[in-house]
Amino acid sequence: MTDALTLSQVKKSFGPAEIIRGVDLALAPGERHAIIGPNGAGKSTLFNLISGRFPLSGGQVQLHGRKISGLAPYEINRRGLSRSFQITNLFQRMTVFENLRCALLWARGYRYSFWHLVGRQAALNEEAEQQLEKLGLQDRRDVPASLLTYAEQRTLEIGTTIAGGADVVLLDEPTAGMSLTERDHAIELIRNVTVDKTLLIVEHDMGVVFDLADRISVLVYGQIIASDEPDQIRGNAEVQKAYLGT
Ligand SMILES: Nc1ncnc2c1ncn2[C@@H]1O[C@H](COP(=O)(O)OP(=O)(O)OP(=O)(O)O)[C@@H](O)[C@H]1O
Repeated sequence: MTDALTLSQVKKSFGPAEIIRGVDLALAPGERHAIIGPNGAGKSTLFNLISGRFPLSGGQVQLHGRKISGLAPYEINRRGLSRSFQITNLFQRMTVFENLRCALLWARGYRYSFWHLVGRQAALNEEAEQQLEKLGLQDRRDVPASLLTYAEQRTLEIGTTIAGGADVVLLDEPTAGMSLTERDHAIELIRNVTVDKTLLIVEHDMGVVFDLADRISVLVYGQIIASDEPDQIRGNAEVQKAYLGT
């Protein structure tokens, strides 16, 4: 079976500093994969390379066996890869419903096609309502994003990331700053909304990582030092030395 996402010898330098130093990674369709590693290891940079935000200095990224490195972020998005950001990336003055609708519009590529859009209004609204329900934010439907609690904002952020129907989803620290209860709720939500999708997640919270991931890769100084199932990672001496023990 073709991998959903394949990184082959991916490299990135900023000036003389080599930040990502030859990363190989393959995610099977439906896999939930977490990347962990100390601060500054290059996790966010890796996400920026996969999603097309930064050009690669070397290597290649493939989505379902087709090369995506070199494409613009929106083109990669249209091919079915969507990412969230560490900081919330919502339209603060728009309501929850409008934010979801906007994410759907963007993903469908209707943004410049007004007449096309008019014909699709009903379907679009229906889809946004469904997303709203999936996220459990029905009660907050008409509330501007700026007035949501922090955890609700992060939930909506996950919603706008998956709304377009991307089948490969990258989440960057989705539970950062949440309380324990909010975090447990977020894990459950992520599990539910990524059924049948391939998930790559960067997360500092080991509880989330070990709870959610089928496989874990450990990134240290721009290199993956181990990639395995959670129990294997937990027992890996090199990983403990480099990261978990600290
Ligand atoms: N645009 C840039 N220009 C120069 N250096 C950068 C740039 N972006 C990131 N870096 C450097 O690359 C290294 C890796 O940063 P990155 O943010 O990817 O790490 P990270 O693993 O996501 O860290 P954290 O866990 O703290 O979020 C850091 O040393 C950072 O200073």
